[in-house]
Amino acid sequence: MPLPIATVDAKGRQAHGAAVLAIGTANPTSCVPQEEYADWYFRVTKSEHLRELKAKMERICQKSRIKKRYFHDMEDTLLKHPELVDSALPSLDARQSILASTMPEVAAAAAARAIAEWGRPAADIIHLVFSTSSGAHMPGADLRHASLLDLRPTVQRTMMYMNGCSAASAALRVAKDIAENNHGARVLVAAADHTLINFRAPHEDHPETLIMQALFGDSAAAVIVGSVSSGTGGHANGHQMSGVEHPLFEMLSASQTVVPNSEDAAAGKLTEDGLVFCPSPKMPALLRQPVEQCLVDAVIGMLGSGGSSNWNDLFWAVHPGGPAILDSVEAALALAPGKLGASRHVLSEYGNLAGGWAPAPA
Ligand SMILES: CC(C)(COP(=O)(O)OP(=O)(O)OC[C@H]1O[C@@H](n2cnc3c(N)ncnc32)[C@H](O)[C@@H]1OP(=O)(O)O)[C@@H](O)C(=O)NCCC(=O)NCCSC(=O)CC(=O)O
Repeated sequence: MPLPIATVDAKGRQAHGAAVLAIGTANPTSCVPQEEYADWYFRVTKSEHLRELKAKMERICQKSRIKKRYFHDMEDTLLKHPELVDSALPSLDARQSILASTMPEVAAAAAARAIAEWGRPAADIIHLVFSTSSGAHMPGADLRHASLLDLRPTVQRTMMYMNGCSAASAALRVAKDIAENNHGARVLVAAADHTLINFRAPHEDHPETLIMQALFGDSAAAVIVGSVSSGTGGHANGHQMSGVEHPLFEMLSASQTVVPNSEDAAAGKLTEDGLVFCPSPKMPALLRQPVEQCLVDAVIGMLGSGGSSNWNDLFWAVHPGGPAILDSVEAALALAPGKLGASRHVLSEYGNLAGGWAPAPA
């Protein structure tokens, strides 16, 4: 793939493309095997009398192609906060106050791993981009995160809320712009989501609740982004990169598009009962037809019209929204078996991590 061409910024300095310099991930320690999830979920929500719904939950879990997921310690939390499973009681305050501490802690654990891999001190981070759909505060999870990591008080914080499963991609897009337009900047990107924001008991009138509880898990991912000069892998904005820094992935281009008539397909509402999210059953089919044209447009924006036309030439990290989503992308692009290996591995080992995921080696 061609490398980006260096340009000159307003001050006459060489401006260069951004790169990912390190990646870290973290999960809470409580792990539930997927084959035990239906039993666990109907027991802790005191819903074992809903036999048909439980059987449906077992079918969804079996078809999820997930082996296990990690969660904040829910049993203890549910004992202290029965309002989390009783939809007659408002529960947003409880969800918010628990997430205010637990979610930034997992994000900080992911970031500490990224910083260790990066090799430079946390104080060298100039910008922080934090993204989540799990709670909203002022000041937000970004400030708690900065404090846990001992970032400099002048760290430039950008907080992004409610971007759903595109949260990590959106945060990387913002980080790329920051790194390419701020001389020598090093940007810490952190994205985290916890299912506590939408955990609730099953209900006959809300089948989407079963999908949410069966697929999603808790996690955080963090990335360090900085600018490197084209092709050398050894310079940062015209300066020699610190010897410890190693670009892992160049960020050639970042773009976003909306599939026509899909506005209601992945819609969420923040309510007194937490985040109510309804993934449409049509979502896997809805993306199948337009996905290739979306990618053609993105690749032309990146490489010009001479880009590759064989999607199997590329490395893929598709958000593991569910097995039907991955199957749709694979079929639409005629990808060879194994090309979505990183995404299928994350889905199998952790579940759908909403905004807080990073690809892991297959
Ligand atoms: C849920 C699945 C694992 C089920 O597997 P299969 O499709 O093989 O099996 P299936 O069709 O028999 O479905 C099993 C049961 O689940 C029900 N079912 C399936 N999808 C549903 C949905 N979206 N809402 C409510 N019910 C649903 C079916 O009717 C069926 O019920 P019955 O057995 O009674 O007939 C899969 O369909 C899948 O991966 N779906 C995509 C999930 C998704 O939308 N993920 C994206 C989340 S949003 C996201 O990631 C982005 C974001 O947040 O921004």
